[in-house]
Amino acid sequence: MDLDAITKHSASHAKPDGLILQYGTAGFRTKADRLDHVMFRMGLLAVLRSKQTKSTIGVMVTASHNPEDDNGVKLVDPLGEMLAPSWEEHATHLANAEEQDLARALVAISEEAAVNLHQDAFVVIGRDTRPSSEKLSESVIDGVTVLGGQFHDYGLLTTPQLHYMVCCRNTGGQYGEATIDGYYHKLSTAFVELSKQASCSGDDHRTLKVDCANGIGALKLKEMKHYLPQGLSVQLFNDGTKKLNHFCGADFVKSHQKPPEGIEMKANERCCSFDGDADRIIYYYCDVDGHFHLIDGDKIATLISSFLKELLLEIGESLTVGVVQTAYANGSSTRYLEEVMKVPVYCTKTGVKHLHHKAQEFDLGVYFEANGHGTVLFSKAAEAKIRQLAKELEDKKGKAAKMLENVIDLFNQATGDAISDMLVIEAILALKGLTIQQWDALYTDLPNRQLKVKVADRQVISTTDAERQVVKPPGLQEAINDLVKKYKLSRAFVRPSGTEDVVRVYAEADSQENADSLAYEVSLAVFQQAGGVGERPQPGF
Ligand SMILES: CC(=O)N[C@H]1[C@@H](OP(=O)(O)O)O[C@H](CO)[C@@H](O)[C@@H]1O
Ligand SMILES: [Mg+2]
Repeated sequence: MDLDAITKHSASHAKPDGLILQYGTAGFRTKADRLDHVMFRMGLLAVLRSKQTKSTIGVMVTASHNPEDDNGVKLVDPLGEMLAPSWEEHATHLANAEEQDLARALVAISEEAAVNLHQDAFVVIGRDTRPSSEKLSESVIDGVTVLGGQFHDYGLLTTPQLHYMVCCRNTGGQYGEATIDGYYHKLSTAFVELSKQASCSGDDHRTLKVDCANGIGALKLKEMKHYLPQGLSVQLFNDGTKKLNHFCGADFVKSHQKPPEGIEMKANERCCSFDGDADRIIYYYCDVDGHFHLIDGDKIATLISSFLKELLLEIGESLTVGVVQTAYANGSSTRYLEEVMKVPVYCTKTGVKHLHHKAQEFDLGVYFEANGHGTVLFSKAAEAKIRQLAKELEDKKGKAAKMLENVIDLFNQATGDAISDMLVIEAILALKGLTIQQWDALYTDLPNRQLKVKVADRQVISTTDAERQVVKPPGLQEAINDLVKKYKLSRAFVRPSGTEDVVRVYAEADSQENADSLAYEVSLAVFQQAGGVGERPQPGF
């Protein structure tokens, strides 16, 4: 390591004095103008991680659903998964080292992680469409090069596309070709093959309106349209001509429980929204009375797992299927999955890395956050078995096995992917001849409300039991328990956000009014007992 060169380069990416940032649920995220030093340093760290794992490492510059002025960065590990937790700590240390300590911090990390500094390093970089992203990704490249790493800059990519590239490169192309054309080709081939099995493909099933959040998803879906069969007509809205994530996108639709701006919705039309970096998807429609119906990640998980179970039943294989959710999953979905569909359901902490990890325990692990981030993981053994059966079996069984094989290829198993999930869902709806209304009717969501509370230091709240119980500050959980008791079918929990400087409050109950009122009361308890700042929470929404 040429520490002098690093220190010299770092001076042009100087860290603002005293600024402390944390590698959170999805990497670093804050206002774009405070991130230059973090980008440079994540370039350095990616080189160390690449040397240590002897693999290609990814760096994605994005702040997903956050406002346009924010930005962020996260590292992608060798198989396309999120960075290992011990390296998240290294990332936090490195990002927060004062200028004069940077070289020392780098040496400490490479010693602690036993990095062979003579090993070659290769880093791939992607970025979203934010105005700040290009400059910030140049700072990442600066960090990579000063530590002697090689790199490939993919430029504009969705987050899941970057995860895909990393996975392809580290599996010697086995997962797919590490190019944008390779990605479109793999997904569209699987989609076409899967859709061929659909007997009914009436027009009503085949038009989909997509709100692209004015983000990278618009660009990439536009490119991909040329690869898709004519049978599926995808109409793009919020296609990047207006402000990113502004009154649109999956996060807006899910948290406000209303349609995005900039999309023309007629009664019963099937619509969906991507988020700003296209790793989440939410479906919805308005009925003839003008009522809005949200089909979130929980219902997506339900549709997908019931389809997978049917195919497994058809081929007569007893592979294990598990569904992984977080505490934000609607209570009705968990009940439906466990009691009606008889699939085991597990709850993990918020953040894809936790769900992904748990889902790896099953032959087929379905994981979705309620906000629409998720995918299905197939174990190596299950994948091999399915591919073998697809060759051997005939007739109905053979058809089911081939469909499962196509499903394996259609899912982005590196991470949740709005484009890939959209194609899976469209294929399933067509294959099963289901309308969006029939899908929606599988179960009825319990009314719920999510709120944010500002506190001086959100880390004063710590939780346990997959974030469903507060441990600290003392007394807060008891207060929540007392409030929950006042309502029917009720549940509430609070946790510090990993991406925003807020405490999140979630409540559900038998009516919207009760869910709203429980959420408000719990917010007030948080404000009073966990050091609330600014305006007190107010009732009414
Ligand atoms: C309630 C909620 O939706 N939380 C989101 C949000 O995390 P927080 O830690 O809650 O800020 O952003 C994460 C990254 O995109 C996503 O994984 C997660 O589900
Ligand atoms: Mg996202």
